[in-house]
Amino acid sequence: MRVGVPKEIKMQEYRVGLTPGAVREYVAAGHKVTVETGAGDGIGASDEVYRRAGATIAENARDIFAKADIIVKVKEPQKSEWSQLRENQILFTYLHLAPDPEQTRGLLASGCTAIAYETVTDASGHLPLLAPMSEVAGRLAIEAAGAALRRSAGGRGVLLGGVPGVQPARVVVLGGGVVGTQAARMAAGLGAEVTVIDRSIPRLRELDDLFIGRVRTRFSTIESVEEEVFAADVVIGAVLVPGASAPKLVTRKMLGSMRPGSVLVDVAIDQGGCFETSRPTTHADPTYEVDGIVHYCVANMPGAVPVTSSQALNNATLPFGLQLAKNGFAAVLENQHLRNGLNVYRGRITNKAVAESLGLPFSPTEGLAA
Ligand SMILES: NC(=O)C1=CN([C@@H]2O[C@H](COP(=O)(O)OP(=O)(O)OC[C@H]3O[C@@H](n4cnc5c(N)ncnc54)[C@H](O)[C@@H]3O)[C@@H](O)[C@H]2O)C=CC1
Ligand SMILES: CC(=O)C(=O)O
Ligand SMILES: [Mg+2]
Repeated sequence: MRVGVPKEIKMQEYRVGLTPGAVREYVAAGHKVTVETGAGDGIGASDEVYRRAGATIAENARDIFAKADIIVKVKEPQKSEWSQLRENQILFTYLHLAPDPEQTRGLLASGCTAIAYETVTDASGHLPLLAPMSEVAGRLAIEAAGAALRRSAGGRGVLLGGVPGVQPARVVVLGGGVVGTQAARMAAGLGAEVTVIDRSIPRLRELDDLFIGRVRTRFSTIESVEEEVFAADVVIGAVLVPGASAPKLVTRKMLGSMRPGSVLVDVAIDQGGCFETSRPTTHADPTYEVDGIVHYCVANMPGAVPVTSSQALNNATLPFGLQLAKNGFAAVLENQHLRNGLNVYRGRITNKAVAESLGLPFSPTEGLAA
Protein backbone atom coordinates (compact mmCIF):
# COMPACT_ATOMS: atom_id res chain seq x y z
CA MET A 1 0.00 0.00 0.00
CA ARG A 2 1.15 3.58 -0.65
CA VAL A 3 0.96 5.51 2.61
CA GLY A 4 1.19 9.32 2.52
CA VAL A 5 1.99 11.73 5.35
CA PRO A 6 1.39 15.42 4.56
CA LYS A 7 2.79 18.18 6.77
CA GLU A 8 0.11 19.47 9.17
CA ILE A 9 -1.16 22.89 8.12
CA LYS A 10 -3.57 23.80 10.92
CA MET A 11 -2.32 26.89 12.74
CA GLN A 12 0.50 26.08 15.18
CA GLU A 13 0.04 22.34 14.78
CA TYR A 14 3.46 20.77 15.16
CA ARG A 15 2.51 17.08 15.44
CA VAL A 16 3.07 14.62 12.59
CA GLY A 17 0.92 11.69 11.45
CA LEU A 18 3.78 9.16 11.41
CA THR A 19 6.96 9.43 13.47
CA PRO A 20 10.15 8.02 11.93
CA GLY A 21 9.76 5.01 14.23
CA ALA A 22 6.28 4.33 12.87
CA VAL A 23 7.54 4.73 9.30
CA ARG A 24 10.05 1.94 9.97
CA GLU A 25 7.19 -0.35 11.00
CA TYR A 26 5.19 0.35 7.83
CA VAL A 27 8.26 -0.11 5.65
CA ALA A 28 9.16 -3.36 7.45
CA ALA A 29 5.63 -4.58 6.66
CA GLY A 30 6.27 -3.96 2.95
CA HIS A 31 4.53 -0.61 2.46
CA LYS A 32 5.78 2.44 0.59
CA VAL A 33 5.70 5.55 2.77
CA THR A 34 5.95 9.08 1.37
CA VAL A 35 6.37 12.01 3.75
CA GLU A 36 6.05 15.66 2.77
CA THR A 37 9.26 17.63 3.19
CA GLY A 38 9.40 19.30 6.59
CA ALA A 39 6.54 17.21 8.04
CA GLY A 40 8.71 16.23 11.01
CA ASP A 41 10.17 19.69 11.71
CA GLY A 42 7.93 20.18 14.74
CA ILE A 43 9.32 17.08 16.45
CA GLY A 44 12.90 17.67 15.35
CA ALA A 45 12.83 14.87 12.73
CA SER A 46 14.47 16.04 9.51
CA ASP A 47 13.77 14.71 6.01
CA GLU A 48 17.07 12.84 6.33
CA VAL A 49 15.83 11.05 9.48
CA TYR A 50 12.68 10.03 7.58
CA ARG A 51 14.77 8.85 4.62
CA ARG A 52 16.85 6.70 6.95
CA ALA A 53 13.61 5.23 8.32
CA GLY A 54 12.74 4.17 4.78
CA ALA A 55 10.43 6.97 3.60
CA THR A 56 10.50 8.83 0.31
CA ILE A 57 10.29 12.61 0.64
CA ALA A 58 7.73 14.52 -1.45
CA GLU A 59 8.30 18.19 -2.24
CA ASN A 60 4.68 19.17 -1.59
CA ALA A 61 1.34 17.91 -0.27
CA ARG A 62 -0.08 17.71 -3.79
CA ASP A 63 2.20 14.77 -4.61
CA ILE A 64 1.07 12.97 -1.47
CA PHE A 65 -2.67 13.46 -2.06
CA ALA A 66 -2.29 12.52 -5.75
CA LYS A 67 -0.56 9.19 -5.14
CA ALA A 68 -1.31 7.75 -1.68
CA ASP A 69 -3.85 4.99 -1.03
CA ILE A 70 -3.94 5.96 2.64
CA ILE A 71 -3.33 9.42 4.07
CA VAL A 72 -2.25 9.43 7.73
CA LYS A 73 -2.59 12.78 9.50
CA VAL A 74 -3.21 14.28 12.91
CA LYS A 75 -5.74 17.10 12.55
CA GLU A 76 -8.92 17.29 10.53
CA PRO A 77 -8.20 18.15 6.87
CA GLN A 78 -8.28 21.85 6.07
CA LYS A 79 -10.08 23.09 2.96
CA SER A 80 -7.02 22.87 0.70
CA GLU A 81 -6.60 19.26 1.84
CA TRP A 82 -10.15 17.95 1.61
CA SER A 83 -10.44 19.33 -1.91
CA GLN A 84 -7.56 16.99 -2.91
CA LEU A 85 -9.03 13.80 -1.39
CA ARG A 86 -10.38 11.22 -3.83
CA GLU A 87 -12.65 8.23 -4.11
CA ASN A 88 -10.88 4.99 -3.10
CA GLN A 89 -8.55 6.97 -0.84
CA ILE A 90 -8.58 6.28 2.90
CA LEU A 91 -8.10 9.19 5.29
CA PHE A 92 -6.98 8.23 8.82
CA THR A 93 -6.92 11.19 11.24
CA TYR A 94 -8.95 13.19 13.80
CA LEU A 95 -12.06 14.63 12.15
CA HIS A 96 -14.45 16.03 14.84
CA LEU A 97 -17.22 16.38 12.23
CA ALA A 98 -20.19 17.04 14.55
CA PRO A 99 -19.51 20.78 14.94
CA ASP A 100 -18.02 21.16 11.43
CA PRO A 101 -20.61 21.01 8.59
CA GLU A 102 -18.22 22.62 6.09
CA GLN A 103 -15.54 19.95 6.47
CA THR A 104 -18.26 17.27 6.42
CA ARG A 105 -19.58 18.55 3.09
CA GLY A 106 -16.02 18.58 1.74
CA LEU A 107 -15.36 14.99 2.76
CA LEU A 108 -18.71 13.81 1.40
CA ALA A 109 -18.06 15.53 -1.93
CA SER A 110 -14.58 14.01 -2.23
CA GLY A 111 -15.95 10.44 -2.19
CA CYS A 112 -13.14 9.39 0.16
CA THR A 113 -13.28 6.91 3.03
CA ALA A 114 -12.63 8.79 6.27
CA ILE A 115 -11.83 7.08 9.54
CA ALA A 116 -11.90 9.34 12.60
CA TYR A 117 -9.41 8.54 15.32
CA GLU A 118 -11.85 9.86 17.92
CA THR A 119 -14.56 7.24 17.27
CA VAL A 120 -12.37 4.12 16.87
CA THR A 121 -13.19 1.85 19.83
CA ASP A 122 -11.53 -0.98 21.76
CA ALA A 123 -12.87 -4.15 23.37
CA SER A 124 -13.72 -2.33 26.60
CA GLY A 125 -15.74 0.32 24.77
CA HIS A 126 -13.11 3.01 25.25
CA LEU A 127 -11.61 5.28 22.58
CA PRO A 128 -7.98 4.13 22.25
CA LEU A 129 -6.97 6.68 19.60
CA LEU A 130 -8.48 9.62 21.45
CA ALA A 131 -7.11 8.55 24.85
CA PRO A 132 -3.44 9.49 24.39
CA MET A 133 -4.26 13.02 23.25
CA SER A 134 -6.85 13.32 26.00
CA GLU A 135 -4.14 12.39 28.49
CA VAL A 136 -1.96 15.17 27.11
CA ALA A 137 -4.79 17.72 26.95
CA GLY A 138 -6.02 16.89 30.45
CA ARG A 139 -2.58 17.52 31.89
CA LEU A 140 -2.06 20.66 29.78
CA ALA A 141 -5.48 21.99 30.83
CA ILE A 142 -4.23 22.63 34.35
CA GLU A 143 -1.05 24.32 33.09
CA ALA A 144 -3.25 26.53 30.88
CA ALA A 145 -5.62 27.27 33.77
CA GLY A 146 -2.74 28.18 36.09
CA ALA A 147 -1.36 30.63 33.53
CA ALA A 148 -4.80 32.14 32.79
CA LEU A 149 -5.53 32.63 36.51
CA ARG A 150 -2.64 35.08 36.80
CA ARG A 151 -3.73 38.69 37.24
CA SER A 152 -1.43 39.75 34.39
CA ALA A 153 -3.36 37.41 32.11
CA GLY A 154 -6.76 38.75 33.17
CA GLY A 155 -7.36 36.08 35.82
CA ARG A 156 -8.34 36.37 39.49
CA GLY A 157 -4.74 36.26 40.63
CA VAL A 158 -5.02 32.99 42.50
CA LEU A 159 -2.24 30.39 42.77
CA LEU A 160 -3.65 26.91 42.05
CA GLY A 161 -2.12 25.29 45.11
CA GLY A 162 -2.27 28.31 47.43
CA VAL A 163 0.47 28.44 50.11
CA PRO A 164 0.45 27.36 53.76
CA GLY A 165 -2.19 29.44 55.52
CA VAL A 166 -3.97 30.50 52.31
CA GLN A 167 -6.68 28.48 50.60
CA PRO A 168 -5.89 26.92 47.23
CA ALA A 169 -7.91 27.41 44.06
CA ARG A 170 -11.14 25.46 43.57
CA VAL A 171 -10.99 23.43 40.39
CA VAL A 172 -14.13 21.82 39.00
CA VAL A 173 -13.82 19.21 36.27
CA LEU A 174 -16.91 18.50 34.17
CA GLY A 175 -16.57 14.95 32.83
CA GLY A 176 -14.39 12.40 34.60
CA GLY A 177 -13.14 10.43 31.58
CA VAL A 178 -9.56 10.51 30.30
CA VAL A 179 -9.17 14.31 30.08
CA GLY A 180 -10.99 14.82 33.37
CA THR A 181 -8.95 12.24 35.25
CA GLN A 182 -5.62 13.66 34.09
CA ALA A 183 -6.75 17.22 34.84
CA ALA A 184 -7.90 16.17 38.32
CA ARG A 185 -4.62 14.40 38.93
CA MET A 186 -2.55 17.43 37.93
CA ALA A 187 -4.71 19.87 39.90
CA ALA A 188 -4.67 17.70 43.01
CA GLY A 189 -0.92 17.21 42.63
CA LEU A 190 -0.44 20.98 42.69
CA GLY A 191 -2.53 21.24 45.85
CA ALA A 192 -5.80 22.60 44.43
CA GLU A 193 -9.20 21.66 45.83
CA VAL A 194 -10.71 19.44 43.12
CA THR A 195 -14.24 18.25 42.33
CA VAL A 196 -15.08 15.99 39.39
CA ILE A 197 -18.65 15.88 38.06
CA ASP A 198 -19.80 13.03 35.82
CA ARG A 199 -23.12 11.50 34.85
CA SER A 200 -21.76 7.95 35.14
CA ILE A 201 -21.97 6.59 38.69
CA PRO A 202 -19.62 3.66 37.91
CA ARG A 203 -17.07 6.20 36.69
CA LEU A 204 -17.48 8.28 39.86
CA ARG A 205 -16.87 5.11 41.90
CA GLU A 206 -13.66 4.43 39.98
CA LEU A 207 -12.48 8.00 40.54
CA ASP A 208 -13.31 7.80 44.22
CA ASP A 209 -11.18 4.65 44.52
CA LEU A 210 -8.38 6.13 42.42
CA PHE A 211 -8.03 9.39 44.33
CA ILE A 212 -8.80 7.95 47.80
CA GLY A 213 -10.48 11.08 49.10
CA ARG A 214 -8.09 13.61 47.51
CA VAL A 215 -10.71 14.54 44.89
CA ARG A 216 -14.45 15.01 45.54
CA THR A 217 -16.94 13.45 43.11
CA ARG A 218 -20.47 14.60 42.30
CA PHE A 219 -23.20 13.23 40.08
CA SER A 220 -24.01 15.57 37.19
CA THR A 221 -27.29 17.48 37.57
CA ILE A 222 -28.23 21.08 36.77
CA GLU A 223 -28.01 21.79 40.49
CA SER A 224 -24.64 20.18 41.16
CA VAL A 225 -23.09 21.85 38.10
CA GLU A 226 -24.44 25.25 39.19
CA GLU A 227 -23.26 24.91 42.79
CA GLU A 228 -19.76 23.85 41.82
CA VAL A 229 -19.30 26.25 38.92
CA PHE A 230 -20.45 29.29 40.94
CA ALA A 231 -17.82 28.54 43.60
CA ALA A 232 -15.00 27.63 41.20
CA ASP A 233 -11.83 29.49 40.29
CA VAL A 234 -11.28 27.09 37.38
CA VAL A 235 -13.74 24.95 35.42
CA ILE A 236 -12.36 22.32 33.04
CA GLY A 237 -14.83 21.22 30.32
CA ALA A 238 -14.10 17.55 29.60
CA VAL A 239 -17.42 15.89 28.75
CA LEU A 240 -17.87 13.70 25.70
CA VAL A 241 -20.74 11.91 24.02
CA PRO A 242 -18.71 10.06 21.34
CA GLY A 243 -19.19 11.50 17.87
CA ALA A 244 -21.84 14.00 19.01
CA SER A 245 -21.76 17.71 19.76
CA ALA A 246 -20.86 18.35 23.41
CA PRO A 247 -23.79 19.12 25.75
CA LYS A 248 -23.78 22.77 26.92
CA LEU A 249 -23.49 22.43 30.69
CA VAL A 250 -22.59 26.05 31.50
CA THR A 251 -24.80 28.81 30.07
CA ARG A 252 -23.89 32.46 29.56
CA LYS A 253 -26.31 33.41 32.34
CA MET A 254 -24.32 31.28 34.79
CA LEU A 255 -21.17 33.35 34.17
CA GLY A 256 -22.81 36.22 36.05
CA SER A 257 -22.76 34.17 39.26
CA MET A 258 -19.05 33.32 38.99
CA ARG A 259 -16.29 35.46 40.45
CA PRO A 260 -14.68 37.80 37.88
CA GLY A 261 -11.35 36.49 36.64
CA SER A 262 -12.31 32.85 37.07
CA VAL A 263 -11.15 30.62 34.23
CA LEU A 264 -13.01 28.22 31.92
CA VAL A 265 -10.85 25.75 29.97
CA ASP A 266 -13.04 24.05 27.37
CA VAL A 267 -11.09 20.98 26.28
CA ALA A 268 -14.29 19.64 24.68
CA ILE A 269 -14.19 22.54 22.20
CA ASP A 270 -13.25 20.14 19.39
CA GLN A 271 -16.74 18.66 19.75
CA GLY A 272 -18.29 22.14 19.86
CA GLY A 273 -17.56 22.90 23.52
CA CYS A 274 -19.54 22.41 26.74
CA PHE A 275 -19.81 26.10 27.70
CA GLU A 276 -22.37 28.16 25.80
CA THR A 277 -19.85 30.99 25.43
CA SER A 278 -17.01 28.87 24.01
CA ARG A 279 -15.56 29.43 20.57
CA PRO A 280 -12.40 27.79 19.21
CA THR A 281 -9.13 29.64 19.82
CA THR A 282 -5.54 28.97 18.78
CA HIS A 283 -2.21 28.63 20.57
CA ALA A 284 -1.32 32.04 19.09
CA ASP A 285 -4.24 33.74 20.89
CA PRO A 286 -5.62 31.17 23.31
CA THR A 287 -7.89 33.19 25.64
CA TYR A 288 -10.70 35.73 25.52
CA GLU A 289 -13.10 37.14 28.08
CA VAL A 290 -16.89 36.99 28.32
CA ASP A 291 -18.67 38.77 31.20
CA GLY A 292 -15.39 38.93 33.14
CA ILE A 293 -14.69 35.20 32.84
CA VAL A 294 -11.50 34.09 31.04
CA HIS A 295 -12.08 31.42 28.36
CA TYR A 296 -9.33 29.10 27.02
CA CYS A 297 -10.66 27.05 24.08
CA VAL A 298 -7.72 25.75 22.03
CA ALA A 299 -8.94 22.91 19.80
CA ASN A 300 -5.53 21.27 19.32
CA MET A 301 -3.97 21.54 22.75
CA PRO A 302 -1.59 18.55 22.31
CA GLY A 303 -0.05 20.35 19.31
CA ALA A 304 1.81 22.51 21.84
CA VAL A 305 3.92 19.54 22.97
CA PRO A 306 4.41 17.73 19.66
CA VAL A 307 7.33 15.55 20.70
CA THR A 308 5.35 13.92 23.51
CA SER A 309 2.05 13.98 21.60
CA SER A 310 3.27 12.56 18.27
CA GLN A 311 4.95 9.69 20.05
CA ALA A 312 1.89 8.93 22.20
CA LEU A 313 -0.45 9.21 19.21
CA ASN A 314 1.68 6.92 17.04
CA ASN A 315 1.91 4.30 19.79
CA ALA A 316 -1.89 4.08 19.67
CA THR A 317 -2.55 4.46 15.93
CA LEU A 318 0.18 2.10 14.71
CA PRO A 319 -1.63 -1.27 15.03
CA PHE A 320 -4.77 0.12 13.36
CA GLY A 321 -2.79 1.89 10.63
CA LEU A 322 -0.86 -1.28 9.84
CA GLN A 323 -4.13 -3.20 9.50
CA LEU A 324 -5.46 -0.56 7.10
CA ALA A 325 -2.25 -0.62 5.10
CA LYS A 326 -2.33 -4.42 4.90
CA ASN A 327 -5.98 -4.94 3.99
CA GLY A 328 -7.28 -1.56 2.83
CA PHE A 329 -11.02 -1.07 3.28
CA ALA A 330 -11.42 -4.79 4.06
CA ALA A 331 -9.77 -4.01 7.43
CA VAL A 332 -12.72 -1.75 8.25
CA LEU A 333 -15.17 -4.52 7.36
CA GLU A 334 -13.30 -7.11 9.41
CA ASN A 335 -12.52 -5.05 12.51
CA GLN A 336 -15.56 -3.76 14.40
CA HIS A 337 -13.42 -1.13 16.16
CA LEU A 338 -12.13 0.38 12.92
CA ARG A 339 -15.67 0.17 11.58
CA ASN A 340 -16.79 2.31 14.52
CA GLY A 341 -14.19 4.80 13.39
CA LEU A 342 -15.68 5.04 9.89
CA ASN A 343 -17.38 8.44 9.70
CA VAL A 344 -17.64 8.99 5.95
CA TYR A 345 -17.74 6.40 3.17
CA ARG A 346 -18.12 7.36 -0.49
CA GLY A 347 -20.41 10.31 0.04
CA ARG A 348 -22.33 8.91 3.02
CA ILE A 349 -22.13 9.56 6.77
CA THR A 350 -21.65 6.25 8.53
CA ASN A 351 -21.53 7.42 12.17
CA LYS A 352 -24.96 7.86 13.74
CA ALA A 353 -24.01 10.49 16.35
CA VAL A 354 -22.22 12.57 13.69
CA ALA A 355 -25.22 12.38 11.32
CA GLU A 356 -27.68 13.28 14.09
CA SER A 357 -25.59 16.22 15.30
CA LEU A 358 -25.42 17.62 11.77
CA GLY A 359 -29.03 16.80 10.89
CA LEU A 360 -27.87 14.77 7.88
CA PRO A 361 -28.88 11.26 6.72
CA PHE A 362 -27.12 8.30 8.34
CA SER A 363 -26.00 5.18 6.42
CA PRO A 364 -25.31 2.13 8.63
CA THR A 365 -22.05 0.29 8.00
CA GLU A 366 -23.81 -3.07 8.00
CA GLY A 367 -24.03 -4.33 4.45
CA LEU A 368 -21.05 -2.33 3.19
CA ALA A 369 -18.81 -4.28 0.86
CA ALA A 370 -15.16 -3.77 -0.05
N1 LIG B 1 -8.98 20.49 22.81
C1 LIG B 1 -8.13 19.50 22.58
O1 LIG B 1 -7.01 19.72 22.13
C2 LIG B 1 -8.50 18.12 22.88
C3 LIG B 1 -9.79 17.81 23.14
N2 LIG B 1 -10.17 16.56 23.52
C4 LIG B 1 -11.60 16.39 23.78
O2 LIG B 1 -11.88 16.30 25.17
C5 LIG B 1 -13.18 15.73 25.32
C6 LIG B 1 -13.14 14.65 26.42
O3 LIG B 1 -12.41 13.53 25.95
P1 LIG B 1 -12.16 12.24 26.85
O4 LIG B 1 -11.87 12.60 28.25
O5 LIG B 1 -11.20 11.37 26.12
O6 LIG B 1 -13.59 11.53 26.81
P2 LIG B 1 -14.10 10.34 27.75
O7 LIG B 1 -15.13 9.61 26.97
O8 LIG B 1 -12.95 9.58 28.34
O9 LIG B 1 -14.78 11.11 28.97
C7 LIG B 1 -15.94 11.88 28.82
C8 LIG B 1 -16.71 11.83 30.13
O10 LIG B 1 -17.80 12.77 30.01
C9 LIG B 1 -18.86 12.23 30.76
N3 LIG B 1 -20.09 12.93 30.40
C10 LIG B 1 -20.80 12.89 29.24
N4 LIG B 1 -21.88 13.69 29.34
C11 LIG B 1 -21.84 14.27 30.56
C12 LIG B 1 -22.67 15.20 31.26
N5 LIG B 1 -23.78 15.69 30.69
N6 LIG B 1 -22.31 15.56 32.53
C13 LIG B 1 -21.19 15.07 33.09
N7 LIG B 1 -20.38 14.19 32.50
C14 LIG B 1 -20.70 13.80 31.24
C15 LIG B 1 -18.83 10.74 30.41
O11 LIG B 1 -19.56 9.97 31.36
C16 LIG B 1 -17.34 10.46 30.44
O12 LIG B 1 -16.89 9.98 31.70
C17 LIG B 1 -13.54 15.20 23.92
O13 LIG B 1 -14.40 16.12 23.29
C18 LIG B 1 -12.22 15.15 23.21
O14 LIG B 1 -12.34 15.20 21.81
C19 LIG B 1 -9.27 15.54 23.67
C20 LIG B 1 -7.94 15.77 23.39
C21 LIG B 1 -7.46 17.08 22.92
C1 LIG C 1 -8.04 15.07 19.96
C2 LIG C 1 -7.66 16.26 19.21
O1 LIG C 1 -8.46 16.90 18.63
C3 LIG C 1 -6.29 16.69 19.18
O2 LIG C 1 -5.42 15.99 19.72
O3 LIG C 1 -6.03 17.77 18.62
MG1 LIG D 1 -8.94 18.80 18.71
